[in-house]
Amino acid sequence: MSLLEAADKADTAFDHIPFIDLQEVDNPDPATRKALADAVRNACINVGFLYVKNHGIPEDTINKALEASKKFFSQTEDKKLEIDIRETPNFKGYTALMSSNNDPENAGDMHEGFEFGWEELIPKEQDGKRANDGAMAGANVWPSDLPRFREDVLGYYHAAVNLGRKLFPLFALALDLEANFFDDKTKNAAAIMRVLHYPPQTGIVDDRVIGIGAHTDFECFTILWQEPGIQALQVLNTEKKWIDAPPIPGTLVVNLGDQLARWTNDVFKSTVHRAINRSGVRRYSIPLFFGTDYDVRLEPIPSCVSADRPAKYEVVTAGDYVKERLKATYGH
Ligand SMILES: O=C(O)CCC(=O)C(=O)O
Ligand SMILES: [Fe+2]
Repeated sequence: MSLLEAADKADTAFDHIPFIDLQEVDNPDPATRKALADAVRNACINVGFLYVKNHGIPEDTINKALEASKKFFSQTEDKKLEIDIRETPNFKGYTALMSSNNDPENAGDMHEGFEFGWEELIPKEQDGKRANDGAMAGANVWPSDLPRFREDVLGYYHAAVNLGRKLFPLFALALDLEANFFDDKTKNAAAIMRVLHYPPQTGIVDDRVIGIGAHTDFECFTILWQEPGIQALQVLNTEKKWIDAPPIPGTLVVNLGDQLARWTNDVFKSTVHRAINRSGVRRYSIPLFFGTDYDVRLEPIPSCVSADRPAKYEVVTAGDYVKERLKATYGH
């Protein structure tokens, strides 16, 4: 079945999220690559969310980032606000509870976060002068009293970026493109990571104040680690039913964002999701949002446009798109 035929027959009333096993992701055998790309294509056309197993990020790397986040959030509010996201260029630093809002219908998001972008683990001289940062240029800011924090969260960041670099060729193959289609569009790792803390919401929960309001992500895809044992994330299908996406040991969630929907003229879905922490205990999660370089224009891939499926989106650069969405979310 051709890509557009498959897209026309999409079954988006899903009731579960598919698994993709990345064990063979580096295997060059064409039949193995094709089988993997076909599975990815189905997930992207029908659901826009998938679980990846054998993702290659060591437990130890995850645990270090988690422990660093716990320490960060346990600081006083005044301390955290020393690196207030509202005081930095281009959305780096700390977001307080209720100061972001992902769903315009809601009053605010019941989570706090810390946000940063690409940086070498060992700083090089040219850091801060990266080419093509355009609309999103701006150095990271780090907490002053937590010496290991930067190294521990950047350790996870680099591992997740490496995983993302293996996913781009799979998405390309799933779109019947050459595996290297995204290589010249992802030279700079336009990837933003957030560590998130959701306090428990008990008693009567105001539906307009939940962990993170219903939204789509902005970049090509998100690699999401969720704290084990706590159900919070939900994904909306086209029957308007919320499907639980619980943490599953040994897996990460990968969901598509608006940039891939734009690249593919909605052949691949950027699916609405939200998180509500009614578990009674605090919850942590770590999304990494990986987009195309900020100066790259989000032009629809020709095989995703036809007379029956004309181009749906105005062409903008990836950086302008992300920046507009971040402005709307953080209100500044
Ligand atoms: O915490 C989660 O499970 C989801 C977070 C999320 O959707 C986001 O940060 O965009
Ligand atoms: Fe999200």
